[in-house]
Parts: sequence; C-alpha cells; structure tokens
Amino acid sequence: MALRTAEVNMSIDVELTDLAYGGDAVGRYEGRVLFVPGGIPGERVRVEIVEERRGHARANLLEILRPSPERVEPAFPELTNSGCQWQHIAYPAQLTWKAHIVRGLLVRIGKQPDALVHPTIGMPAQIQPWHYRNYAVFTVSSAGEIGFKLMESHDVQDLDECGLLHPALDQVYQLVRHKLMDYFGDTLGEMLQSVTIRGAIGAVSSTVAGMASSSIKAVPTLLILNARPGSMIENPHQLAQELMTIAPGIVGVIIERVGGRYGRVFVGQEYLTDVVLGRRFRISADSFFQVNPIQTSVLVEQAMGMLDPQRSEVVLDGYSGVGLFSTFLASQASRVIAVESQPSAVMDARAGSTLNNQNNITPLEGTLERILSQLHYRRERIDLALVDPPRAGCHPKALQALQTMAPRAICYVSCDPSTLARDIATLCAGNRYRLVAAQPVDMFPQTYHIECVALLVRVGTK
Ligand SMILES: C[S@@+](CC[C@H](N)C(=O)[O-])C[C@H]1O[C@@H](n2cnc3c(N)ncnc32)[C@H](O)[C@@H]1O
Repeated sequence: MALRTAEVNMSIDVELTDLAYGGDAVGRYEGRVLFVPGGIPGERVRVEIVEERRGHARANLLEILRPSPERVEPAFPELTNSGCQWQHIAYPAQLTWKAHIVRGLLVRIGKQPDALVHPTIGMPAQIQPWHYRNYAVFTVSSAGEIGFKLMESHDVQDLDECGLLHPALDQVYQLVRHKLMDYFGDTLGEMLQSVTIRGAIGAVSSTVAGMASSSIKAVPTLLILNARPGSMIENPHQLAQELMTIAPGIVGVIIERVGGRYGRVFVGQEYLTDVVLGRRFRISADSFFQVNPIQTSVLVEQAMGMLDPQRSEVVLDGYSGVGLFSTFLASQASRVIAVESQPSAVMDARAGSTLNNQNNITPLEGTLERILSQLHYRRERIDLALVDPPRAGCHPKALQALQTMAPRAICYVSCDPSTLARDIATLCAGNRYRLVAAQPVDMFPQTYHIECVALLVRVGTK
C-alpha cells in the first residue's frame, strides 16, 4: 500500500528494529517499512517521512526519543553524508551488525537457511578504527571545493583533512590541497575533476602498530590528478614537478586527461610497490588494490585457510587484480591461473611474479566469463577456485563455467554481500555446491560496506 500524500513530511514516532544493507535503520509504520538513516535498532525515534516508494518509505531522523546504548558521538561528523554512515554506532556493534546483515542476506537471497556466518573480524582492538585507508579519491567541484561526494547528490563536502586516510597520507592530502588551491586559484574547479592519493603503507611497516602509527612521516605515495574534460592546464609538467616536492614520500605524480581523454603527463614513478605479509606487489595508478592494509593481511589469511591448496593442485584466481591472492596461492599450489580484465593490473601481476621469484603463476588478460569458457574448451583442469569480483558479483557465464569445471572448492571473496548471496544461490542450485561458512572481515570501519570470504565445497567432496 502506498503512503498517502498527507503522510509525506508528517512527523511520527517509531521503534527501530533492524539495520539494512545500505546503512539505514529499519522501522515500521502502519505495517509499512521505513528506512531511517542515522538510526540504530532498539531506538525509539521521531522521524519525518520524506519520500515514499513502492512498499516502503524513507524518513529523516528528527529526534532520538530513546537512544541505543550503542550510540556514540561521531568522530568526524563531516564524513557522515559522504561515506561514514555508521560512525554513530559503537565499533563493536558495527561488527555485530555486519555479521547479522550477511546472515540475513544469505538466508533470504542466498537461500541458505542454515548459513554459518562467523563473527566479523574487526580492526585490532589496540588501534582506533579510523585513518585506516591507503587510498582515497577526492572530487573537485566546479566551484573549486575539494572533498568527498555527498551520497545521493553531485555536491561535494569540502574537506581540509580526512579522517579515513592514514595520518601520513592525510598530511599529503592537506599539502596537496593547499598547493592546488594556490596554483589554480579561482580556476581550480574548471581545471580539475578529482585528486587521488594512494600510498604503500605496507612498504614502510609490517606491524599493526606501525601501519596505524601517526609517527610515520613518509609513505611511498602516488598522486593522480584528473583534469576536467575540455580544460587546458598550462604546463602540466611543471605542476607535476612542483607537486613531487611538496610532501615527503611522493614517488610519482600523474595528470590524466591533459588536453583530451588519453593525454597523460607524469613525473617520477607510474606505480607503487607495496608489501603484504612479506610479499611485494606492483600497483599501477589504474590497478585495483585493497584499501585497508591492516585488514588485507587478515583477508588473505582467511582465504588461504579456507582454500588450503595442496602441492599438486591447479588453482584459479578469478578477478585477480595485481595478483594479491595468486601470490600466496602459488606458494602452496602447483600452478595458479590468474584472470583479470584490467591491462595495467595484468602487467603488475607479471611484474609481481618476478618480484616474488615465482614462476608458477599464469596471468591471463580478459574477462573471467570469456577465459573460463576457453579453459573449459581446452579441457584445462582447475582443482580449486578463488573469485573476488567487483560489487556487481560474478557474471552468470562465469558461474556457469565454474559449475561445469567443478573445482573441489570455491573461495568467494566479496565486497557486496547481496551479490555474494545471489551468486551463492546460483552455485548451490541443483545441489552442486554447498556453503560451508562465511567470514566477514571489516575492511571498511564506520561504513555499512562489508567484505566477506565464503567457502563453498563441491557436493560429495569431503
Ligand atoms: C575487487 S577487485 C579484486 C582484485 C584482487 N583479487 C585483489 O584483491 O587485489 C576486482 C578485480 O576484478 C577485475 N574485473 C572486473 N570485471 C572483470 C571481469 N569480468 N573479468 C575479470 N576481471 C574483472 C577488476 O579490474 C579488479 O581488478
């Protein structure tokens, strides 16, 4: 039943009972579902309905009538509407809610009524779950503000510091921001579209305390500026040269789309070399790499523990990026076939094999759906598979090929539990695979985003 028009903009009191994937608290009003950003289950709140959609409505929080004991003061309120939707929830509760959401999705979408979901592995207790990122993209608005895009809007939240970036990279951000404002003045918004900062934190420290430390002053850093289409930056080389010297640790400055889509100017290196659990990885500006260095090690350990490749086995690493999982799989297995569609990441994976003295990884460039069908046609054997797709999940043809090639186990690493659940439903249909367990790993504290590793085994395999 749609809400009556009179109910929009009306203020009502509701009990919040759940949290949805997407971050909103959930309540009910006259039998209909209400989504309330900023609420916490267990709270009684006064809200104003602002939007009605088929079967549900969205409401703004006006007043908290009975707060949850899990409510905390946001550390960076300016980030609430640009990504940190859960900073009003105490960190231990964020972890509990993430596991609850994964379980709910696996039951409902994944059709796994008995899904075993382990408690979320959070950031180590001795560090604050902030300043954890090695990578951030800051948008430049046409008015010259620099910061994060606001959710469901094209506006930019102007930020002069960033509570999500590692302290050393936040320092770089602040210096770069001032430099760009000085350099371009009033024309900043006409000239630039975004500024990306990416640092190799694992290259300067391997311990948790070290990786979180604000005493690290110089993290090897790449700075990537995207020129606004149609803009004409005068002497981009000089700008890149000047940016190279403004903060310790900057190893390369890249300006993209200078004078057109393919124009690229760079000074210094075009890539970083990062370290995870003692292995080295080359990461180019366009290649994907995990953004939370402390939790990346945990993710790798979880996936390796679940899959446990044997010496004689051939392992598929699907959506392999620069070869993060391939590298660890290759130390245990006979061979790893690494499939990745982004050319720069495939080149990085090749370079990474050399850096780590590994000769049993075969990086293949192309989509997993296409390459798997070729491998199947050539009757290649795959004993185990790891897949780590983007948020959209696996292509249906890739899932179909996996079912046909029937590896004894599949480790599915996912950054979106709703597509994970959908793909698990497909893989388990027809009783071909069964879900053993899912393990959420918190890569994105203060946000509703959930990383999860799930193990599926072929039915009939011990
Ligand atoms: C979530 S990232 C995972 C990368 C890597 N496993 C890691 O942890 O660093 C997903 C990767 O899949 C790649 N990709 C996207 N669509 C693809 C497709 N259809 N086939 C193969 N790779 C794809 C992206 O370029 C990206 O590198």
